[in-house]
Amino acid sequence: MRPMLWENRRLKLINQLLLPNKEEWIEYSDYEDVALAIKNMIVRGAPAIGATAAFGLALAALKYRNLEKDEFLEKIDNAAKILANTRPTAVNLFWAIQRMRNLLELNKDNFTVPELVEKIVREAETIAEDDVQINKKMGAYGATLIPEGAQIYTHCNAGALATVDYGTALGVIRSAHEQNKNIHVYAGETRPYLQGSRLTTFELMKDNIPVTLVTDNMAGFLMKQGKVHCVIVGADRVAANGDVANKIGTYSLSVLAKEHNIPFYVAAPISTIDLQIDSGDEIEIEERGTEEVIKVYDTFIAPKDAVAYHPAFDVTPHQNITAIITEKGIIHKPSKETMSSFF
Ligand SMILES: CSC[C@H]1O[C@H](OP(=O)(O)O)[C@H](O)[C@@H]1O
Repeated sequence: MRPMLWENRRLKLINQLLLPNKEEWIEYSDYEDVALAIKNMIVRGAPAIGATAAFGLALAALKYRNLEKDEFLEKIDNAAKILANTRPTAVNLFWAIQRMRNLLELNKDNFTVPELVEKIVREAETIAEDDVQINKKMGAYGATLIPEGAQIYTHCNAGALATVDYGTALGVIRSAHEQNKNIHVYAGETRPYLQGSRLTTFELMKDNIPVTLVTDNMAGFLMKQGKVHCVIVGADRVAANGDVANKIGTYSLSVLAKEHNIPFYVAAPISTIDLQIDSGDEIEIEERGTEEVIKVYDTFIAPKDAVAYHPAFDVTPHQNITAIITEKGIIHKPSKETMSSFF
């Protein structure tokens, strides 16, 4: 299930806050509304918010297409800043915005505003189209690591709903399933946003991939019982030494996997790798509202005035990661050395 559609130069997003109970599409014609959709997690997932921001800039270009060039460029720059200010951790957001900025910088002196608009729209479409092919290549590489009959544990949602289609970690799972490897997935519910129970379980059931939903606190006991052969997760930002920022709870899973000698894989497109930062210590961890912890949908599950903590991500040290799967190949035992020799 794709999270977004670009039709008639309008962006449609499925409201992931309502899944799996309701499949509601929202149409966007204004970049400021797109920014709110990213901030409020109507759309989420590193590659998905990158592509969404790119389409947001395409909508801005279409909105300002009748302006003089200087004013047009100023408006697009402002739109880029608003979109960049939505969520801080997933580097794909900034990668996509910078790619659009670079396109403008390269062409602004040699083309008219209408021509620049067409280039911006096409670039956004290309980012989206490329993402699907990237995920399928990553899936194929990752499937080489998945043994016949594997019991795979995954966390959060790194599926089609977190990308333009097919998914990163779930892309590996889809590829292994398509190769008839007879796999089964344990999906961790992933409190507090519940991407695992609401989105991953939903996606895998739609694709008839065997999946069992578990609560996050069951992971260790599953591993102790020998019921998990490998763990595979997505990523929001990978540092130059292979440290990985991903959904809160990923770090704990990596420690459990290490304790039980279970391979821990990260599926991440090159656009998620941030070589500008040396280690995960430099990654900004988004903190979200505490209401997302003390409520599920509209139901309080704690006292209304309870104090809560809500880091939306954590950082897994590269020492806990068996391999990082990309669309250009697999980085085994990620470290500063293996990462730099890969690029
Ligand atoms: C394909 S990577 C998706 C990545 O994004 C998720 O975070 P969020 O749902 O808050 O956007 C989670 O970290 C996933 O691994």
